[in-house]
Amino acid sequence: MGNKNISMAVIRRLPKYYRYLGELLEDDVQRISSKELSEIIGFTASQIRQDLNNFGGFGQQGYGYNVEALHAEIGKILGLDKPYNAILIGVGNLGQAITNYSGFRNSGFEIKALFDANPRMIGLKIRDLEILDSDTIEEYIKKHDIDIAIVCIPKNGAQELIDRIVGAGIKGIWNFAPIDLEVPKGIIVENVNLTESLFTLSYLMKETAENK
Ligand SMILES: NC(=O)c1ccc[n+]([C@@H]2O[C@H](COP(=O)([O-])OP(=O)(O)OC[C@H]3O[C@@H](n4cnc5c(N)ncnc54)[C@H](O)[C@@H]3O)[C@@H](O)[C@H]2O)c1
Repeated sequence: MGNKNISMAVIRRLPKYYRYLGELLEDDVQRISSKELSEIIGFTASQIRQDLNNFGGFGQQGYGYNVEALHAEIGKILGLDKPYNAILIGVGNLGQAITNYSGFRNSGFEIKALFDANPRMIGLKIRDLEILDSDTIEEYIKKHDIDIAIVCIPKNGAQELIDRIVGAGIKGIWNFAPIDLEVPKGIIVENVNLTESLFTLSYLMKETAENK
């Protein structure tokens, strides 16, 4: 099924549906109404019906949604029906935390190799992965089937690194460096910025206090 017309706002909500439906599956829940789903997820029931209508007839009047089918379909739309190989670059505080988190692997994203520019880090191991010299990164990408680069280096040097790994064939970048990267068409960058999220928290707290 082509999903070209699904809006980015819906796409941004899909991971949440996928996660909650996964939890329902673990609890052996086989079907659920939009009203019940609304109580769990927090979106309105009409928002849920509207969102899920994008993907065909999963909801049936008086039956609700088939949890397993909907979970599988959303997984397929998100591209989670295949595994991804990743490398992680910059094995500092953040890089180590990401490497140590097992949840990504359980979701089908496997970190295959770690790279750092600091000679004192090279050769050390995090979990079962040895830290490799980032000078060898292009060679590694070309030899292995790597889909995603997880970028955990500082802003300085990040664009140069991106140019190198994109040149070597990386198609997706999960970027934690606080910089707007420039990439050629067809290369996907997903930025993660915890500080921006913290600023949103600050705003919402301020608003709540002012409206008391
Ligand atoms: N986006 C977020 O939410 C978020 C959260 C925390 C930190 N950060 C950012 O992530 C970056 C890393 O933070 P940290 O606390 O892990 O820093 P850190 O100093 O502990 O680690 C950075 C690591 O990157 C390596 N490195 C630097 N330049 C490199 C290069 N060109 N190639 C390969 N390796 C290189 C360093 O040797 C070091 O090991 C910083 O830019 C920080 O601002 C972002």
